[in-house]
Amino acid sequence: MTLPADHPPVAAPKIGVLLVNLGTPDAPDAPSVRRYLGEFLSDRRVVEIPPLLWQPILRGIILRTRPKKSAHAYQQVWREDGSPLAAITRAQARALQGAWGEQVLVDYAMRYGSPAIGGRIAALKAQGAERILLAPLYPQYCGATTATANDKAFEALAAMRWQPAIRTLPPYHDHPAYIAALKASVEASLAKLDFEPDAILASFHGMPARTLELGDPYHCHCQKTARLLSQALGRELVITFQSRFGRAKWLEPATDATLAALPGKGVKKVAIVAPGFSADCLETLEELAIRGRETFLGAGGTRFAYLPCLNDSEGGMAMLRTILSEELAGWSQPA
Ligand SMILES: C=CC1=C(C)c2cc3[nH]c(cc4nc(cc5[nH]c(cc1n2)c(C)c5CCC(=O)O)C(CCC(=O)O)=C4C)c(C)c3C=C
Ligand SMILES: [Fe+2]
Ligand SMILES: [Fe+2]
Repeated sequence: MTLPADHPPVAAPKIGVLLVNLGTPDAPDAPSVRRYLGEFLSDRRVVEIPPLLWQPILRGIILRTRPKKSAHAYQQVWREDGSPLAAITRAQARALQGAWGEQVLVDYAMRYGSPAIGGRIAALKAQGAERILLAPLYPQYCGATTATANDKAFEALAAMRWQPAIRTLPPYHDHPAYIAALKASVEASLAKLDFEPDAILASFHGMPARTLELGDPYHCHCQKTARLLSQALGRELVITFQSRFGRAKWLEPATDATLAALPGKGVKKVAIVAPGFSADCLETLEELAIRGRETFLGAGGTRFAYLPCLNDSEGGMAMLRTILSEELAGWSQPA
């Protein structure tokens, strides 16, 4: 008898760890950005407007105007090895490979664009992974990020006769290892500055304010991360929300408006950190480090520093090993 095509190889069962991040265009040009935004902004977890109303706006206006502008922004942060988000996520997966021995395979995927989640789950399965830990790398849970990454994985599983067993990484916004890694990273970055900031901003990606009323825990998770980090650092943090999109009311205070207002209140030197991003990306490197700086200095600020994300730093990777190990411990290691 021959085995069906999707039958896993008959060998020692393995465990897969699949890191998942948002996704990014394949190239910093308008057609690539249009493809990426078309998929991203058609996700009903991201834009919660009925498709009959939203799709004509998306196709007729947004995808005709935004890609050119966004491509220009991507060009300013693009690296030799590609988009920062993709390059850093790849480096994180590489750094974790072998962390739990040969029986645990580590891979990465993107919710939008490539490498696609379904393809990487299939690849892990083909290598013998009978159990997969899905790890959306968002410390703060949000329907628009964590849930949609998990949805996409389950969509792929829905087409499989023989599914691997699945666990999903819970939000880690208040995990002691995450807070400790942020504290160490912020302190190390501050120590390199040649000025003492009057204020430190903790900027999180924004969301429509309505999602808070609808019960999304994202806002509360951001507040808790900021409170715990502030306590760990022993100094105040100004919490703000960035990257507003569209005309609806978003979570406030807005990062750009705050940066524009602070110099007028006597805050002339700032440092800004983005604890919700597990990897530096367009939203941190262009929106904060480039445009945020221009906004702040243009409003009369004198010194500005952007403090990098945890990325694939030693401390960031040690933190990921800790939180992922806790989930893997629920699965006894196969013999
Ligand atoms: C309705 C629109 C958007 C929602 C809701 C949203 C939520 C959200 N996004 C992130 C993380 C990232 N977003 C990134 C880029 C990005 N985000 C939006 C819109 C919404 N995000 C757009 C249109 C873009 C693309 C860039 C642009 O045209 O401005 C990125 C960076 C991707 C990269 O390639 O570097 C990240 C990361 C979170 C965490 C979140 C909700 C909590
Ligand atoms: Fe976003
Ligand atoms: Fe942005």
